[in-house]
Amino acid sequence: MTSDQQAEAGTGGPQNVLEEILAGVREDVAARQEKVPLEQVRELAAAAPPAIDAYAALRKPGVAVIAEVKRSSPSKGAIADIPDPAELAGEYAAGGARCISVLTEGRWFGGSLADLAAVRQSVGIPVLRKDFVISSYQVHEARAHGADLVLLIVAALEQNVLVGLLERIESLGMTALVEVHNEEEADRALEANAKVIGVNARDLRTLEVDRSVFERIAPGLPNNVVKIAESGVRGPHDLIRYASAGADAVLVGEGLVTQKSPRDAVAELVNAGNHPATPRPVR
Ligand SMILES: O=P(O)(O)OC[C@@H](O)[C@@H](O)c1c[nH]c2ccccc12
Repeated sequence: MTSDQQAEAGTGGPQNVLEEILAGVREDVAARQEKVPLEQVRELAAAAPPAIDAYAALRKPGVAVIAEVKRSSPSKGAIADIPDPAELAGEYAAGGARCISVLTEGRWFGGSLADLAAVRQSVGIPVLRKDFVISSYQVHEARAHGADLVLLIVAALEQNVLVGLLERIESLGMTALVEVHNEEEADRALEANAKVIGVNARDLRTLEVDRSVFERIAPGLPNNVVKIAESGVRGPHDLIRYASAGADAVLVGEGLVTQKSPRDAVAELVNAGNHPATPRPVR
């Protein structure tokens, strides 16, 4: 925590990075809803081509690579320019990515819904809306812009809200990727009936990365749950380490956007994930 954040903590302001991000997201959602009312976003979502089955895609053999379009982050600041997210996504898909993750949060990650829509137009594989989803308005927005998967962060949501949003995502034919960072959150994800669980190595409150969190949590998840290791994948050795702990998929941002050839970087990970010596998840 910075001294500013500590000072704020005593005055009822944001207590940590996640809280600070969420405060901005609430403002941004309210502003968008002011312009485009819920009823209209619902109609756009209903008119969108149907969602692709991401759960089925992620259950296919080999460790899946979910490649992320990520310009900046609270921990690193600017990471990559990415003038053309659709082109980057095309490169990821050509390299063998199973899904594309698109950050749509603007203030900290430099993303937008326009990025999501552009990526949707350029690839035929499932696309994840990666954002801080706190209201059903954002779920309809995700569908309207072509998302197949929507991230839900357990640490950001009360249990009843988590359950409601997950049901809303599924009712629109999409898949929820439910993100956890500790055992208690994993229990809440299972309680909410999550079928796809992401274990984030990064603690969104402190921004610290601990790759062993996946190894602690994954063995306790049932076999029918798709297990995704998120954050901190620098190359094939990290993928293999996560696969040994039972990962069905890895979600990679910085380790790809900073490469000269994101397509080759994805292909290298995909090859490692398909290698006969790489452990297979038990099902
Ligand atoms: O750039 P990395 O370390 O490969 O991480 C990607 C992804 O896991 C990370 O962007 C992420 C995981 N969960 C999030 C929630 C919100 C925003 C971002 C994230």
